[in-house]
Amino acid sequence: MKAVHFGAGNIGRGFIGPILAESDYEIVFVARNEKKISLLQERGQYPVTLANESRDTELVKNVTAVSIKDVDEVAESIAEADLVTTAIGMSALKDIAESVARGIKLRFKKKKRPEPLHIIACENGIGGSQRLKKLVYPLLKPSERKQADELVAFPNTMVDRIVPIQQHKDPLKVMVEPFCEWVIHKAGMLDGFTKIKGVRYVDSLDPYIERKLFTVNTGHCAAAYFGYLEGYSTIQEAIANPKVLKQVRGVLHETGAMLTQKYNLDSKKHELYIEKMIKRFTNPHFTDKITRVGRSPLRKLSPNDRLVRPAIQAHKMGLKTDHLVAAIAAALVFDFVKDPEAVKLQNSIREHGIGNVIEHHLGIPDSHPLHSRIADKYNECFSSHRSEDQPDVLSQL
Ligand SMILES: NC(=O)C1=CN([C@@H]2O[C@H](COP(=O)(O)OP(=O)(O)OC[C@H]3O[C@@H](n4cnc5c(N)ncnc54)[C@H](O)[C@@H]3O)[C@@H](O)[C@H]2O)C=CC1
Ligand SMILES: O=P(O)(O)OC[C@H]1O[C@](O)(CO)[C@@H](O)[C@@H]1O
Repeated sequence: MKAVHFGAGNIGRGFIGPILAESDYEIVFVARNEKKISLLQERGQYPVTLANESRDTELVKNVTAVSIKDVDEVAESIAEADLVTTAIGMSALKDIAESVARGIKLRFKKKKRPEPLHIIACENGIGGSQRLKKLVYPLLKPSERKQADELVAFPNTMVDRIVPIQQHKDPLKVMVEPFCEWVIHKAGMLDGFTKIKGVRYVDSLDPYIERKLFTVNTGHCAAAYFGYLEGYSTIQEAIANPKVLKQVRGVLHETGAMLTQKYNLDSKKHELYIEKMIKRFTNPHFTDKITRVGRSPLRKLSPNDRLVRPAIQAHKMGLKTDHLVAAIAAALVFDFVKDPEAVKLQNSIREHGIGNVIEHHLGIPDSHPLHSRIADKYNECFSSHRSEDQPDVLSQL
């Protein structure tokens, strides 16, 4: 079987690659980095090392790569594939829609009876594959859309594995945490699909995606933003500070109360899940930069993402949101100059004011009680972030 995977980055090589290889897929990475493309083509394999005591390493074999710029070859690969996956970032899906559409068109043109094709966007966030479908469909003709309705599926998914920024001599090598989880919405698959080993197919994806996004991702980015305010540079250092850890736990108990009520979860089991996720953040076998985990604050502060969505939902259910409000405020202060979204966010706050950004970017109208609470907390965080003596914002909660 053949898979085409967009993005030869950390999740592509470190998570999707090994899982698909385990199910005997040959993988064609569609990539941008010329060096990685030629190395993948030359070697046809690369090493994945687990961040554990013994540094267990496996080789992912039967791989190659094509350049995203080589539009004909990308389309050709998609025309012949059984599966297309992506891990390029939710906001980059619009950039590959044209390539995916070309591949689908060619597939239909080349074969009288094309095989079914699954296209799965393995991005952090809700509804990634369906978002890609919405970008691809307008590029197809009505007759192609009709055929795609029968033969091409875009099942939503949840992927979970922490893969930090890599610093090895070998540009293909990737170190990953041992834990991983991949869940796919079963109803989104075409009849008679072949299962990928290690993937769980579920009838309802919402509880899985929300539990993961509002625990792993909310907790991780909260650690990053609180840690950034305290002047740390890695997640490991930040979490080692009991104040930061207490804040992160506080955030996760708030999202946990919301998730437990919404999905009727067992609260004791969820408590164990929270602690297991926090333990993953502290993995001593790698270091994870705060600026990676906090990257793209505009995306992370958008209405459907890991901070605002659980806060709105918890508030609606009459649950506590103090720690979520503090995490949102800390995210609004994140001003790392090498992060284009952080720069845009800070410019926007400067230009339009914090109230306007909360209303128009976070999607929280100023009539909503969370609006003023976030604004007040932001002002508190902002002045302490700026002041020379750095008063202890976190302990004020
Ligand atoms: N790193 C992690 O721990 C996790 C990341 N994710 C998600 O996986 C996705 C990728 O994240 P990472 O692998 O960490 O990022 P990364 O930056 O390591 O990899 C992204 C790759 O996509 C490529 N890319 C970007 N735009 C592209 C385009 N238009 N066409 C082709 N390639 C393009 C980049 O060159 C890069 O190689 C994101 O959506 C992220 O939220 C999900 C779970 C865990
Ligand atoms: O910033 P992104 O792309 O959402 O990815 C970073 C996130 O991915 C993870 O590494 C795994 O989901 C999280 O721990 C982290 O919050």
